[in-house]
Amino acid sequence: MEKLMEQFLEQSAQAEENFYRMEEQRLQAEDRRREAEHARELHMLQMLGQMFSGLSAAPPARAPGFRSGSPSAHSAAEPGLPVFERYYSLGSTSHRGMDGDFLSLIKTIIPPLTSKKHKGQDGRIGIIGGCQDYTGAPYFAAISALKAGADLSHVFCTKDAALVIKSYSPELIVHPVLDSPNAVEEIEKWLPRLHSLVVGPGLGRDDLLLKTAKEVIEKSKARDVPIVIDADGLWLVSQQPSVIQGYQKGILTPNFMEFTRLYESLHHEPMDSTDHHRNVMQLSVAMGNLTVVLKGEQDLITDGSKVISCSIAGSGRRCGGQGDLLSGSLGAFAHWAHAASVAGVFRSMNPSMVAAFGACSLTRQCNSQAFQRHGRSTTTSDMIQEIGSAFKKLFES
Ligand SMILES: NC(=O)C1=CN([C@@H]2O[C@H](COP(=O)(O)OP(=O)(O)OC[C@H]3O[C@@H](n4cnc5c(N)ncnc54)[C@H](OP(=O)(O)O)[C@@H]3O)[C@@H](O)[C@H]2O)[C@@H](O)CC1
Ligand SMILES: Nc1ncnc2c1ncn2[C@@H]1O[C@H](COP(=O)(O)OP(=O)(O)OP(=O)(O)O)[C@@H](O)[C@H]1O
Repeated sequence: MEKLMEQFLEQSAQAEENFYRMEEQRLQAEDRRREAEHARELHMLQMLGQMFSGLSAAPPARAPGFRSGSPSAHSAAEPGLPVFERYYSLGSTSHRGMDGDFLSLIKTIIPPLTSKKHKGQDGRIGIIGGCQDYTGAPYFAAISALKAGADLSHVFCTKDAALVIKSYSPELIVHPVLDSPNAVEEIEKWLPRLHSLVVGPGLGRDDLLLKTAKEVIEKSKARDVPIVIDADGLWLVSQQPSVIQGYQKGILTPNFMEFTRLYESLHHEPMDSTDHHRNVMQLSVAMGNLTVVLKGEQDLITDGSKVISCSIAGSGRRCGGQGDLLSGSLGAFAHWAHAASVAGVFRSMNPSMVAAFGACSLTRQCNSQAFQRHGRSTTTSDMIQEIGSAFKKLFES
């Protein structure tokens, strides 16, 4: 009897496993089909835009932000497609007026809200972070991805952080797995469903958690998803740069302190802080042309070939958590930018740079709007309340 029972349990476990495997395959196929449909829609919209601009008075009108393109840029793009010029090179300074041009480019990557899509298509974002000390940071990042327009946000945190994070918001899907013995396996199950990953907000520096984060990064690279690394994730990178070095869909978002740590770890010498443009370029190159966002009075964004700067007015208020808003929303922008790039919406800009500019602008605009309402008492939660209207003002007007 016992043997029969054992056999029965084994068979039902096997059947359950088969069911989940098939279900996962079905969902993946469905995702691929819908993503291809979405890409086709974007392409159609792009062609319609060109047809309309062709109908207007000569010289042919183009969307603001698109230039006819330098010869070198043309050679990289299909004839007739709009080309975004490369504005900056090593040592060049940025111009405030250019912000508008980049904002126009970002408008083209934002997925249209149509009734043809299903839940999940506009982004399923994973956040790796959240431990006993830090529950706010992963919440800020995850809710910011949602409020920017992603459909689902998953937080992978430690057991003792999970209940706390869940209690902040019913919108988040919270997995209390980060400190479990089979953490990597548990997270890996979800990776096929995620469009991008944000590693670091509130992760802490416990060796075991960092080891798990490292393995999850490795698995995600194999799946070719955009990976944003922030906060304690950057601590991990400064200890072991090879974890993300050379991965073209990797984006690092250091504050000045984190940047200095990374720079000195890669270059083995103290950083001379008189030329931020040069330093940020050098770090990107040393990391294998990863996109690096050095946050500060101006946000400097580079992939090692040019530096763009986001200087949209924020405010003087520097409450903690603003970087989490940035990295979480960047998770969503990175998915959209890479999808738009695959669909041929733009050619001559690195999608990660476009995404980074989007997230920096949004964060700074939220800061400005929240400060207008709350002044000195502005907190990151107040900024998050502004995401909807800031997004509309920047990208939908
Ligand atoms: N509510 C929450 O749960 C939040 C949790 N968070 C989480 O906390 C974790 C640790 O992150 P972290 O940024 O505090 O750590 P770390 O890099 O060691 O910096 C520590 C020291 O560096 C300095 N410093 C910082 N910026 C600088 C600058 N621009 N320029 C110059 N110096 C600068 C400054 O030093 P000080 O001025 O005190 O000398 C600062 O005290 C991480 O998981 C993160 O996600 C946050 O997201 C916030 C909201
Ligand atoms: N001096 C400044 N002036 C204007 N904006 C700034 C300034 N410093 C930072 N910011 C903006 O604040 C946002 C977050 O940068 P910050 O340096 O606070 O990140 P962080 O320290 O990583 O944040 P967190 O508290 O989430 O860890 C960025 O969008 C950046 O543009």
